[in-house]
Amino acid sequence: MTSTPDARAALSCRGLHVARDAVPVLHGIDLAVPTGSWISLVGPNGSGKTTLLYALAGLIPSRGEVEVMGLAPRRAGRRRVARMVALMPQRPVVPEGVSARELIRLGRTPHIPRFGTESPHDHEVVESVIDRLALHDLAPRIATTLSGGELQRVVLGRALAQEPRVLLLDEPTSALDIGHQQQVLDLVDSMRRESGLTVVAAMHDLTSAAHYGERVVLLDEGRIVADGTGEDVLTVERVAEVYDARVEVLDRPDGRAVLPLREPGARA
Ligand SMILES: Nc1ncnc2c1ncn2[C@@H]1O[C@H](COP(=O)(O)OP(=O)(O)OP(=O)(O)O)[C@@H](O)[C@H]1O
Repeated sequence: MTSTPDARAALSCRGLHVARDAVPVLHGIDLAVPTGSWISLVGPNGSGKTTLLYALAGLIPSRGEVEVMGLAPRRAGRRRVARMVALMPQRPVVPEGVSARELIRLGRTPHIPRFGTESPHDHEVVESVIDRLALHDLAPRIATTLSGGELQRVVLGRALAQEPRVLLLDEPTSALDIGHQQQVLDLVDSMRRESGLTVVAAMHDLTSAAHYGERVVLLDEGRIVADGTGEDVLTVERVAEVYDARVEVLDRPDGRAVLPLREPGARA
């Protein structure tokens, strides 16, 4: 037996168990994410999506095997892992008095030598992220004064400035209007296609999850209950069973769309 859960994968875990406050939350997750692919992680509130992303990044204790770009994140050292893996949190902690540009610049920290200073390349990366996310107007603003959606785009900018090989996104568009949702998801997808970035994104919007994810992985109560294309995973019956929701599905050129339905007779 080798120590590699899956040699072809950018990211993989096998038999991953996580407990929070001594309560088991993830119960033996097996997942292999091929390099350059996008996996959408879906599931009801509390099903374990955030916990899985944090365990994959090595940011919380776990039991089982995890490997990211050939590293075991819990053992490899924070800076080394952070040069490979960026996690965009759902609820970012923003230091007081820091501008949006400075927050994005923090993404370069793992690349700057200890006691060193920013190189011209670090500066270029930060400005290119500001450019690609159209953050010029927000860059000089104090980050704590930004709206929820503005801050979400800046926090994605910090993750992209890290120039990771693997990007873990925790509900990256939950605070964004429909136009900014498209801008952000299309940008991440174009970076994936251009540079082989591997993406794992926890998403509540099942239609976006199916449109952007080559695979949709459905978690329920800390277990993977379905893993496949949007069409395979997001059926009317399964969404009813796992989410207790009424939906209709439509198959569009971009993939499956999942539309919520009102209670029958509610309009009468
Ligand atoms: N630090 C913690 N201490 C105690 N319990 C926790 C902690 N973090 C998460 N949990 C619990 O673990 C379970 C999984 O939480 P997690 O945040 O991973 O779910 P999620 O699928 O991301 O949910 P959501 O869709 O609501 O963001 C939940 O029951 C949650 O209450």
